Amino acid sequence: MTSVSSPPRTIRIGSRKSQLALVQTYWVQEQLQKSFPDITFEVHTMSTQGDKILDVALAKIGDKGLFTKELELGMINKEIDFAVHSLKDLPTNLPEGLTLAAITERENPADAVVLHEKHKGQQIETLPAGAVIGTSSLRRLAQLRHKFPHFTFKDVRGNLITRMAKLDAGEYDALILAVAGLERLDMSDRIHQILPPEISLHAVGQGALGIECRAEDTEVISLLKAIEHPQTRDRCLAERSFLRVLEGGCQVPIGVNTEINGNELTLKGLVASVDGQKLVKDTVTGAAADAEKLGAELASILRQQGATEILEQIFTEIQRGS
Ligand SMILES: NCc1[nH]cc(CCC(=O)O)c1CC(=O)O
Repeated sequence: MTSVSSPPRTIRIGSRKSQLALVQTYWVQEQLQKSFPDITFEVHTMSTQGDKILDVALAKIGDKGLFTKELELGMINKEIDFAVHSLKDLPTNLPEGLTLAAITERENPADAVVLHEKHKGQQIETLPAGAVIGTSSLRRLAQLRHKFPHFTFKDVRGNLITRMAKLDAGEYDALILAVAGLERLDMSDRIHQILPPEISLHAVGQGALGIECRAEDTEVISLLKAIEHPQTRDRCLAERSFLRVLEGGCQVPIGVNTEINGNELTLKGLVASVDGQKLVKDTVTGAAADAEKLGAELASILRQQGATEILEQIFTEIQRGS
């Protein structure tokens, strides 16, 4: 007699190879292994385009899917079953056949200031005019230029460890990095200041992990639901809907902040010009269950306030290669 139950499945998890990506993926693997001890979860690493092109400013190459494409192909070709991403690196429109199956509990989503040791005890507000601030994000650049026009801003690429080494070598006076990445890599002792929403609204999805899999793989989807964090999901769905309707990738100056109180979700959003001169900002509140509707609503409010013109100007500049 043959057994009717199929043998326990081995699930293959895809991950980038950076230290941060691996910490995140091993965390997901561990959570799933605890919930499903009879299933085997294996980690498979892949290099993405974003890991290979390190000498060109992100804003110039455009980064839609830069850190996710190879993993997505791996899922479509069934080399891997799901992929763990920093949610902020995952484009708002996914390839046909793939789905965002789960969003895990968010770390602090804010941006952090990491100062060179010669500025110990200072804050971004007290750095001298001309101080060199390292960031590769147009969102951080625009907001900080708006508040601190007297600083010099310089692109910084490479993974977190490489960036820290460049700061320590004296190439920058300060770096602006995600709190979440520093915490996950055990470098929170390097954080001098956490930027409040009045100075920097964070990226869509920052601090959360997004897990993507094949849309028809109901078995994997139901496993992944076990590690979903509903409040983070609602907040991030509102943020992603806001970004999707504005049709910006991660490399346009769009920032957000969300809060949940009971069943109510508040979403703050901002669109700025790269030079920090123009900036529109507003807030919407509504039922958390209507997260995506709220995001779309805020996007149209900001469009009425001039976001469309700001975004069009950025796209023209990027096409011209300036
Ligand atoms: N684009 C790079 C990236 N993608 C995710 C993180 C940090 C972790 C997170 O936001 O979840 C970072 C580094 C940074 O912005 O400092």
